[in-house]
Amino acid sequence: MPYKHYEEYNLETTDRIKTQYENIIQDIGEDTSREGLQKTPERASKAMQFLTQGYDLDAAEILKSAMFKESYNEMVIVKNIELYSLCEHHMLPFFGKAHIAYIPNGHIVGLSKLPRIVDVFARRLQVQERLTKQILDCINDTLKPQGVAVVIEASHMCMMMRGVQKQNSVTTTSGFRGQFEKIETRNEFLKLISADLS
Ligand SMILES: Nc1nc2c(ncn2[C@@H]2O[C@H](COP(=O)(O)OP(=O)(O)OP(=O)(O)O)[C@@H](O)[C@H]2O)c(=O)[nH]1
Ligand SMILES: [Zn+2]
Repeated sequence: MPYKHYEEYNLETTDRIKTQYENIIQDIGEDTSREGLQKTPERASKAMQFLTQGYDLDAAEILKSAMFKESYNEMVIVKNIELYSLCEHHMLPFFGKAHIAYIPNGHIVGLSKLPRIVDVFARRLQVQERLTKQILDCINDTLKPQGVAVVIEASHMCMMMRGVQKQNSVTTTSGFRGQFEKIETRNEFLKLISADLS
């Protein structure tokens, strides 16, 4: 089973990260012995491991585990897949939606596997551009469809809570392979998801 459960964290790693969070909390001027913070280093350690569990998961294996022979040759779209990731520059969250489409080439994939691979790549230190490309390449190389398209729109906390402090900017990234490199196919996909693009 490729998914890690919350209880399965390696004790040594959890303990090491916990000690490091204790130091961080002290260095920002807090008191780690006060009641509300006593368990915080351990919680933060587990939360960080949860948010970066994608390193331990194999997205191609997840797709391969549910590929079915089928002669459907039309576009399949799963849109509005919510995602939460961490920007690799500040380790602050960025979050939003992914829209994925593919045109089968003899095989379809279990629908839930598309959101699952979004999570595999999102739960790492990322930039939105690489996240988009990794999802695209994984589907393209594993399922070998006639075409695949990925659009991600996301808000970056590092641009909202700090830095430039812009609350409403949304970043859109996209990637297209195969049939989606043709303008008509790409436009059909963009039209079908456009109700969700702001
Ligand atoms: N291209 C890209 N940039 C990102 C992403 N997430 C965060 N960034 C940017 O990474 C950049 C890092 O720039 P630096 O100048 O090294 O960092 P900084 O001094 O904290 O920059 P400011 O955020 O402008 O205060 C910033 O412009 C962030 O907005 C992402 O997913 N993709
Ligand atoms: Zn950032």
